[in-house]
Amino acid sequence: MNCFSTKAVIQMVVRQYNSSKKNSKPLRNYLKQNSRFLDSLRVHVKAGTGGFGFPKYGGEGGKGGDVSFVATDGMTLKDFLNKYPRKKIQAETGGNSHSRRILGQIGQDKKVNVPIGITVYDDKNVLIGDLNEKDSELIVAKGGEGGKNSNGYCGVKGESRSVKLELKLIADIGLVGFPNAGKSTFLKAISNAKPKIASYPFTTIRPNIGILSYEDLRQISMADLPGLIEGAHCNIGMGHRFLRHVERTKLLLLIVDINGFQLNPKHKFRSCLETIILLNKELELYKEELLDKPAMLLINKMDTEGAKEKYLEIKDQLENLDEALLSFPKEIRPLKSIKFDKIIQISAKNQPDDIKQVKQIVRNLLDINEELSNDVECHPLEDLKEQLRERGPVLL
Ligand SMILES: Nc1nc2c(ncn2[C@@H]2O[C@H](COP(=O)(O)OP(=O)(O)OP(=O)(O)O)[C@@H](O)[C@H]2O)c(=O)[nH]1
Repeated sequence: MNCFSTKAVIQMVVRQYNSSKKNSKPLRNYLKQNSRFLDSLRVHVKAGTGGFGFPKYGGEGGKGGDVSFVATDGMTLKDFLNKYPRKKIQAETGGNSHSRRILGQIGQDKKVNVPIGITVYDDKNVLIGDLNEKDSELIVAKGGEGGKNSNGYCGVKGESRSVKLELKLIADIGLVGFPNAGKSTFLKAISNAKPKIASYPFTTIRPNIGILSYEDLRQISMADLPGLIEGAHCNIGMGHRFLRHVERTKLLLLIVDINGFQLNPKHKFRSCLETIILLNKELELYKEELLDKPAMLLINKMDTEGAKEKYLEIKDQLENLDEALLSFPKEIRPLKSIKFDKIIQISAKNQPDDIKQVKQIVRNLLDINEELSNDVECHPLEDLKEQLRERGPVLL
């Protein structure tokens, strides 16, 4: 029986991994740019060890610092990763007791900002706790007791473990559009939701959630996120109050009226293309990262008179939104254009076949993006090294 060196085994497994990747179906490139949204992350947390006691004077070492997560408004998992790229968080060790300081200094706690809506699990997927309220705090690794008589004056080790942060999603899909675009009508047609529908803006004043059910029992949730209007970033209308929900969805579904939109006679009329650009800008002004999310565009009310002609007029610009943006005035132009994985024309009110098609496409998009984000999070060599460490040397 041969015993291979660890290096040789790693090389062999990496070769197998690479060749299995070669045989798998190549992923569509145009989607890659949108696969950067993070909704779960594993990190290592290590609390501080307690300081040594001082037996001669019965002195006690300081307690080690705790590691805790604090739910923070406006924080994303990507911000978290930028701050802790090595995914390792450590609190301070407690100070030792000595002749000039009988009670050792307490180790400083490490408080780490995380997004609101995070659930934390340990390495066996057991729930540690939820952080749903702003400023709520959860200790994820407890600092060790300082050394004293009862523990032989040796500081106790701080907890050290791997934890998983999972961003709780309000829904898989977030439906975003200006008032009257047909969000409620669309949600009602595609899901089991029963939202109010009216031909005046702001029928929806809180998110409605519908469930899309498929024949194979798969279920996908969709939230109608209401009340976004031009100037929301200046707190006009309901401002950005509802956009925070968008952060907690996997796929953005923008919906616009092919005939454009005018909030009231005091506001400017905006064409369909302008509403798309304005939605893009409002999302960007709220949080640029939202533009990295997978997104799809629905051009609604295609059953209305002159809709086909209006669509043909803007088709090319829609397909090259980056360039099209340049011809719009600065005040409505976003810095970066949203990349749509799909643009579909529908009639939410009158065309059940359109709805069926969208239902299938959103499912496919969610699946493809899930596959891509698994790819992005995967560090093959590191993972394989870790697996080898766990299994020990392989005997062949
Ligand atoms: N012709 C036509 N009318 C539609 C279509 N979809 C929606 N409508 C109408 O447009 C109006 C607004 O629809 P809603 O579904 O309430 O729009 P909304 O985007 O939910 O509006 P808010 O609740 O204000 O955000 C209603 O009168 C709908 O009947 C469509 O595909 N074709």
